[in-house]
Amino acid sequence: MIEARLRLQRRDFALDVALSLPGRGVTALFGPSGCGKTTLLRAIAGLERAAGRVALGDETWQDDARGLFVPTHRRPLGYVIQESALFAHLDVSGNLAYGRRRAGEAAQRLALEPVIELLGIGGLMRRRVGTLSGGERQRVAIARALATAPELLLMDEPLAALDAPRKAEILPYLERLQRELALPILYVTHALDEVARLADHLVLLEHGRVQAAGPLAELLARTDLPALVRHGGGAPDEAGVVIEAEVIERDEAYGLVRLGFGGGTLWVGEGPGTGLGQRVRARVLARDVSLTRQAPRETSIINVLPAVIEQLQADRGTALLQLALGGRGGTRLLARITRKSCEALALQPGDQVFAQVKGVALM
Ligand SMILES: Nc1ncnc2c1ncn2[C@@H]1O[C@H](COP(=O)(O)OP(=O)(O)OP(=O)(O)O)[C@@H](O)[C@H]1O
Repeated sequence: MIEARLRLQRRDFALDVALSLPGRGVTALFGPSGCGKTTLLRAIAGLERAAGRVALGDETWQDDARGLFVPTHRRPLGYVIQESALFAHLDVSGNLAYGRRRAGEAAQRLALEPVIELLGIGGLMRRRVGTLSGGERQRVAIARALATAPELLLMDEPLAALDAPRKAEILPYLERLQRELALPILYVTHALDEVARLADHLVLLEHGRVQAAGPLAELLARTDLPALVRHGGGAPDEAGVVIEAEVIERDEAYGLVRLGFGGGTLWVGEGPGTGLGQRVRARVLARDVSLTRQAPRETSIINVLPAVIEQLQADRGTALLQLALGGRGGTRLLARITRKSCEALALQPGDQVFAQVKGVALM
């Protein structure tokens, strides 16, 4: 468990949070520019002097009530930023070794090979850092942070400086960290696709305060969190849920696989990691879900799921509906339809409908 009760006052900004975060998995800190994500991360690291209390498990890093403040270099944490500074005069292996020397005994005992393997940098060890691509540099920066045997990994927009292909190259490594490491990761980003792909938990910040915090799937399924469901004004409509599912059937002839989860199944195109029995994470955007009152006949849409409307939020042009698949308590889905259709069908919470799912992205 990570506990962070922190307050900090700047001229035009106040941070005021009280968080209890899970001691494993990836917790994403998400919110608009200037909401205080970096400030919170730095305050947890002790790089920013906020008032309050910070504890990781039974180790207390800061407790103002007891006059306790462990300086950053004594906290077992790794910190990776957008453009992490590596030592240009050293090769990759020298950079990793430097990080370890700085850290304590635990780091000296840690075998480096698994870290090197995890980030796929074995072939880079003798390279000068100046010759690395942006994506390779970030992998080395993450490896250097892990080489210090941290008990908490803080990542501040680690992909923000990379272009789309570099980002795509490094994301699988971050997924491996999420899956294979026991240590908790706090991950700052303003990219919802990274959140959907990597996070287990989510903290939404707005103006220095926590707007909502909880398990990822639960928060993404809510209709009342503007940071997640806002759209219009040219911003992409990224409202949508993630569903943890298992591959339960394969249709080789058509290149499709069927995902099973509480309350339903979905057919999706096969991809890497879709062998029978494998666990996958699927993202279904609200704009890819349409609704009918009666079971549709002769539709081209392959996924038609019975559902109950649980929540409904309308603005001028559109309505966003939360659905429970297979009845109340089932896996949640969001549907974005026009307000005109919503009124034409007289949709209300409690109604039985059929959700037609056009697109499912495997993350
Ligand atoms: N060193 C500083 N001195 C004064 N104000 C600062 C300082 N650093 C940040 N701020 C202000 O504090 C607020 C929170 O900044 P912070 O960098 O934590 O936000 P953020 O959510 O990480 O934003 P972004 O997504 O743009 O990086 C902002 O209003 C910012 O302008």
